[in-house]
Amino acid sequence: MLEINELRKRFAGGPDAPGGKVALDGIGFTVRPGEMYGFVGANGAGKTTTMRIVMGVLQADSGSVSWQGRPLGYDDRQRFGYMPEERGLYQKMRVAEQIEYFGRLHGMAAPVAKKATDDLLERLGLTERKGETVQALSLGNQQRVQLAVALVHDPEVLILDEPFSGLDPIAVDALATVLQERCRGGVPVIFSSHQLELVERLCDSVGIVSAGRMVATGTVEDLRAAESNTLRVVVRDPAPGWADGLPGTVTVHGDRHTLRTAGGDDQEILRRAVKAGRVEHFGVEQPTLTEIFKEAVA
Ligand SMILES: Nc1ncnc2c1ncn2[C@@H]1O[C@H](COP(=O)(O)OP(=O)(O)OP(=O)(O)O)[C@@H](O)[C@H]1O
Repeated sequence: MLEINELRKRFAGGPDAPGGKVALDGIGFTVRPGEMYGFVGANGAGKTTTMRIVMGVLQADSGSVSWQGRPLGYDDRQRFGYMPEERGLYQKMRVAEQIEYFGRLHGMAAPVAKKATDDLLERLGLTERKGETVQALSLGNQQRVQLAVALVHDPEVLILDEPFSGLDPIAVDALATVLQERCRGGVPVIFSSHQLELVERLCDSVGIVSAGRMVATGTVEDLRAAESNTLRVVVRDPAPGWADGLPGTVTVHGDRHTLRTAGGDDQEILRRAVKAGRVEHFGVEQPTLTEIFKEAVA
């Protein structure tokens, strides 16, 4: 289990923040083997700083990170896979050569690194680009190479800073499948993302960070259970003023009126809707991760 406990970090301030900038103010969460953990938060919330501390790129002012019950050390980190926010590839090196090279740096024997590289090239749709230099690739393909570099040595833990940003939908699916496989093999995976539908679809657990603090963490189901469900009613071409006095808000697209409400008498709302026009939809919906996120960081 990867345990992140009460991390605090203040950066030295500039002229506009002479007292320094508090980036992390007690961040903590745990990720179990085989768990996919989505780390979400607004720009500047502290996700990258947290991941950098986990990977030893930055030092926390206080707090700790442990892996399998022991403080995380250099040797452990060598067995982690990390995709940093600042992408770090050798621009003039060829794609396959580069991935193999990183595998070798992690101690893989040459034939093993080559096999793992070929496999990842195939999985991430890069086989046809294997002989090209990184600088000749589009940004999305460079991103795929960066991911292959993080995955090549069969890491024990994966820490990925916005791995899906800039990928086309085919590459998103390919990466999601690779990550799910690694997860099923017992690897804890943490990734940050602003693509909340993707996080909702892929992750077992989610941590929402705001201004350096965890404002929510748990399974998507737990986070949903803490929020109220919404009744959504869609009425086609209703009589004017049909929803006057009903709780909630009405949005209108063409002749389609949608009422959303978290309260009120559902049977009364249904009666009013049926009387007003043709009811196309009447149902209770759970909040999406985007709604949970907005509520948590408000
Ligand atoms: N080296 C640094 N020096 C000073 N301040 C920093 C430094 N690195 C980060 N910060 C500040 O720490 C806070 C957290 O930044 P961080 O990059 O961790 O956020 P983030 O959640 O990853 O954001 P984003 O979604 O935009 O990538 C921000 O206010 C940022 O400006």
